[in-house]
Amino acid sequence: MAVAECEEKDRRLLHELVYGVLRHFFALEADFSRFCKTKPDAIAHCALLLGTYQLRHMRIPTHAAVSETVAAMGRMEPKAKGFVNAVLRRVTENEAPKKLKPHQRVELPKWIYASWRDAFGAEIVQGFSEVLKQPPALCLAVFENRSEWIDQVQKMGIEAEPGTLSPYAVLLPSGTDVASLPGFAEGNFTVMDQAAQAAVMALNVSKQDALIVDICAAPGGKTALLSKRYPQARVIAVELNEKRLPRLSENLERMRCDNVSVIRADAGILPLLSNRVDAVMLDAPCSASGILRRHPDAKFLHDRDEVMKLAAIQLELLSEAKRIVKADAELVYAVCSIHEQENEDVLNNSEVLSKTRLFPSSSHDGFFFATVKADDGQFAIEKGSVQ
Ligand SMILES: C[S@@+](CC[C@H](N)C(=O)[O-])C[C@H]1O[C@@H](n2cnc3c(N)ncnc32)[C@H](O)[C@@H]1O
Repeated sequence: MAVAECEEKDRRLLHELVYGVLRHFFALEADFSRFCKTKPDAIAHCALLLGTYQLRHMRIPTHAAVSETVAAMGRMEPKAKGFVNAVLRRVTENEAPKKLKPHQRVELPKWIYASWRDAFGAEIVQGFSEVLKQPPALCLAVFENRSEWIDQVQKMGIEAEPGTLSPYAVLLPSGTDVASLPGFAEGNFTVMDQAAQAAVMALNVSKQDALIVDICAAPGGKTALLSKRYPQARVIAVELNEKRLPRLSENLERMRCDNVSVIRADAGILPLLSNRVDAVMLDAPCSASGILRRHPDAKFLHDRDEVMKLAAIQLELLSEAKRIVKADAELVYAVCSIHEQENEDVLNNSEVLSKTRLFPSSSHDGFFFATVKADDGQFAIEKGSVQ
């Protein structure tokens, strides 16, 4: 059955199972592996993760967790039914292992743990790893009258509090139905973590009628915040991926961002003249290692080499961004990753005015952003056409 055809309660269960397994993957694997005499194949491995997750973290009765998992196994791979059944029974008879390896304790692949431990220290990684195991609060950017909006929501019986990293940020309980909140239809807010909002706040534009370019814009959260923060400015949102363009335009229309024009372009060769733009926001594509609270699968999607490849792309986009910005203007380089390779290392050949790395916490994602000076003009080469 396709996920889209599931009933709402089944969809919620599926969501909890998938996200729960990803968040607790290494501890679950260490748990059931104690009872496996042979290495499970891929399907049995998934079944054991799902079964062990239900047994250790959900209020599903033991017999139901085991029998449902085994029954599902019977439909997919009948020959491994007995094996999965036997291993899950051993899990039910034993407590979860007390001793885990350091990378298992923090629920990170070995290479990420080693790299972060060396860069930030084991204590810091241990500290923020706990929040990676929990579903995050919902965070919005509310464009106008934040405190009145919070009062209104609290009167509806929903807990709401202002975020501390941005004057627009509001935190709400995880799972809050966004469509039921005041101002949704009118586009008065957007879902955006406050660490991402802080990156936008780092861009200071003093000129009223500035030309701002938001590079790598879809789905448009940062573009919308720029548009609302600088309503007199002209904002150009640049996005390469054709499939992401309709959603970007729809979002900007819903939020009534009338001062924004969207262009499809490769940020590696922008169709803009050198040294003409008053401010640039570059939210580069990255490994998403800072947003594991929301996307726990991201830790499995990139290895060290792929992170280096992303860093090379980030460097290319940054150099193009520096080309278009005016000499005395501001440029913010931002990524939702906290790998040094995608953070400081990308800035090695740039004049950095300020930089901030936020580690994930219970109230925000991990994020890195830096304000960077433009090229001084002598290296600027006209790459694109006149805008
Ligand atoms: C981190 S997401 C941007 C999130 C967005 N700034 C926001 O706040 O909603 C990165 C975006 O960059 C786009 N992208 C990747 N490579 C690009 C390129 N060479 N030129 C322009 N956009 C690119 C991706 O398609 C993706 O939409």
